[in-house]
Amino acid sequence: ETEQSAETFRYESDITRLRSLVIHSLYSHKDVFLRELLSNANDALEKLRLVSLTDRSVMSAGEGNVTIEVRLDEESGGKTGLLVIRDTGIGMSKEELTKNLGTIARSGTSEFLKKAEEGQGVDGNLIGQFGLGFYSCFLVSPTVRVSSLPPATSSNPDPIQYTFVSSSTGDSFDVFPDPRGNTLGRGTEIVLKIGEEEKEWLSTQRLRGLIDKHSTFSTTFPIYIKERQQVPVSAQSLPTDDDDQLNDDLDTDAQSPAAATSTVVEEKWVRVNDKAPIWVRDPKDVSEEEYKDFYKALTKDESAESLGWSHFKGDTGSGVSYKAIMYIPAQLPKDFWQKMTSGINNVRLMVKRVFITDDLGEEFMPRWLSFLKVTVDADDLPLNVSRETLQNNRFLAQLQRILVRKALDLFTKLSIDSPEKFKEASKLYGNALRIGVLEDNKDKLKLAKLLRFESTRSGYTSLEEYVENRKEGQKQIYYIAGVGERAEDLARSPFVEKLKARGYEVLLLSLPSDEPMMAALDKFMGMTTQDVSKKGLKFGDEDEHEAEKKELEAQKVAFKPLIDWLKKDLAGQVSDVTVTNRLVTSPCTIIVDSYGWSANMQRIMAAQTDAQDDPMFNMMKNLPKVLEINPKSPLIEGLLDRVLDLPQSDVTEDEGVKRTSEEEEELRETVRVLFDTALVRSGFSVADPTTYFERVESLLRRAMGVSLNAQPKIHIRPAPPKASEPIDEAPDTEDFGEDDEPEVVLENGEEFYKVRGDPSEWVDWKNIKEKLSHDEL
Ligand SMILES: Nc1ncnc2c1ncn2[C@@H]1O[C@H](COP(=O)(O)OP(=O)(O)OP(=O)(O)O)[C@@H](O)[C@H]1O
Repeated sequence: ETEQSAETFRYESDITRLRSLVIHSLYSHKDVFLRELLSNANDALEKLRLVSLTDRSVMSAGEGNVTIEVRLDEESGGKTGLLVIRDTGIGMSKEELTKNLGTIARSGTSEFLKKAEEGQGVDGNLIGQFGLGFYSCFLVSPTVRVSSLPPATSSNPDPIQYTFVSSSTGDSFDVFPDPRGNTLGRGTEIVLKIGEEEKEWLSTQRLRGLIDKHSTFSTTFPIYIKERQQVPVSAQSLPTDDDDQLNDDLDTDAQSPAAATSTVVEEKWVRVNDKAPIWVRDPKDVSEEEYKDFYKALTKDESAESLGWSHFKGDTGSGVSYKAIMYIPAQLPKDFWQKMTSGINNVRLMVKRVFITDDLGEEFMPRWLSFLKVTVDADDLPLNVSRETLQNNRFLAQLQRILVRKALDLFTKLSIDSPEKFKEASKLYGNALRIGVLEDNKDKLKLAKLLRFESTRSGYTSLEEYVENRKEGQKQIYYIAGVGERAEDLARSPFVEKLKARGYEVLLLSLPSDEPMMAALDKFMGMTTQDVSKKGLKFGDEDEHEAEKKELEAQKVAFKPLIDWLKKDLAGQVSDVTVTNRLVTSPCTIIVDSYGWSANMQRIMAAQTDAQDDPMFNMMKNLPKVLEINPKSPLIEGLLDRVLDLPQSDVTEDEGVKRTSEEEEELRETVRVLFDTALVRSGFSVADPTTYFERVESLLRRAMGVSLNAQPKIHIRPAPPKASEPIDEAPDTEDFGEDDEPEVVLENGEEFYKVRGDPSEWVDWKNIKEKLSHDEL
């Protein structure tokens, strides 16, 4: 079919690979070709509409539409034929035909192909996310012809119709001026050659069924299909043989009531996608299946599922009424949250069913809700709104508020109606919702109700449940945070031990956003949030326990000598030393001020690049810590005794130098180790690990009665002098000495390995094998 003037181009190698991948992996899903072609036609029509906004002359040639025509090959008795799909969209110039259909501009194609070819996930999912595009027509057709004509514009007033021809095999394609001339008026025509084994695609009924399934949402432009009907004829109304023009009266019945004596085959354009798109329909009339299909169409992924959806309509308050559908995806691409900053176009804005834009700007949806897939159709906006005019429009700001509110409602409803799905949503979006609490002050209480946590009482609890389970007098929501730590490890923290022992519930938080979120939340249902590793922890029943209070007061007095000694010794490292009753078995712990950073927060902040040079970071990191000692701990009692026993070695002024006794030096070392250990147990890091380990060694030496000054008897043998010989680059030969090589001997048909020369040490390999478990082997 090619012309003399045809130019032959080689496909980019990725295309040949993609094409054969598509053909091989979607063998049993051939019908996707129609959806892909319709989706391309829809895109072309939408692009044209956008161009026509700036270039008034462009849209003049009538409404945009898609037509589908089957041309049976009479010679084959109708078993083979052509399937012709046309759109009146933006079309392609010669260069665009060559570039768009012959190369892949998409990034990541090669990696995708490699993965897919290695057989990793050539499932609908991977392919669906990638998009099959145009090449899916080779699923049903051995050769494809594409003719296209862009609209006349001021920069291209006399466009020429070009044709692209390619077969499903082979690595080249031809492009040439269409020998028929400019027959299309505008747009693209795709002609698929359908063989006998694919003849189902020549059935208009089959095609209509498919379109019904996909196109109510994949395009809002009308799709017409040419139907052949037996109609009675009267002399006056012979059917016209007007192939290339649509019937003028598409919606009126073309049948003539005149008395008919014979029938004739009449071809007639029939609109197929006349059902309103699902978002403008009444939710009562939309089936669950339709919602699920719509989601697949939106994501262009056959296997895509959502956790829930909400279909609503309303008025923005500035007089714009709208209808919308919002989905919570059940899966996200792995790099979704990383890609978020580069903008995710998850909100499609339509006006009166016409697509306007899916790029409302990064700021439109708050980033913590950017995963929602939303379609909004506004009734009362002018069709020619552009993104710029929209941004100055009150409508968008109002719409944003509405979408956020609806999203919270949707999550709340999900938590009540489908707890299992909500659990999945919590896993996927828990971090996002926590960021919502941080960023959205207005909605933070509503959002907080949606959060789920692990705690010392339950593996999955909400704040409302927490409040319900509070103890008498308890006014604080206790939590401990440790990014990436397991809940059971957090539960063993010294900060948690007393609370747990007394039966209070502590939330065990492990997400990076948890701690800042709790701090931002501050209050929930009348209770304040309290980091148990910080100052300010109250059990709430202290007042009732006069005895406990009195005891603590007494302990403060009794331990004063130790406290004073510690304050002096640890000056610069802690701002205060206090007696605490928050501990059970731990001798001491280190807390930070309520406004300081917890150990967890310090780790989060330290992980940020450049944190070490940040003066704010260093200031927060070095905010004073408080050492809390447990008066009930035998170790602390022991320390107190030691301090009381210290000889009064304090200097006399004129000596000028402080002399410390041997005992005091030892005590000091012990306290340093205790302090560093407490730092680690409280989640901080030790400032100087080497010194820490030296101190531990001193302690161990003392415990074992080894002299502190004893040096290891090590003779350091220096390395030989610098080599002067050239290096021997001869290939390595495996040269086992005879002694190294295990010797195998056969005895009574059993294999024995001779391990060393001595036969008494021979090992019965088989016996050993039987004794060892599989794992050990
Ligand atoms: N009917 C058409 N009218 C105008 N241009 C088209 C048409 N069909 C395809 N194209 C052009 O060819 C390009 C390649 O199409 P293809 O279907 O392979 O990928 P895509 O549509 O960009 O991606 P995807 O199918 O994953 O959405 C399109 O981006 C578009 O520019």
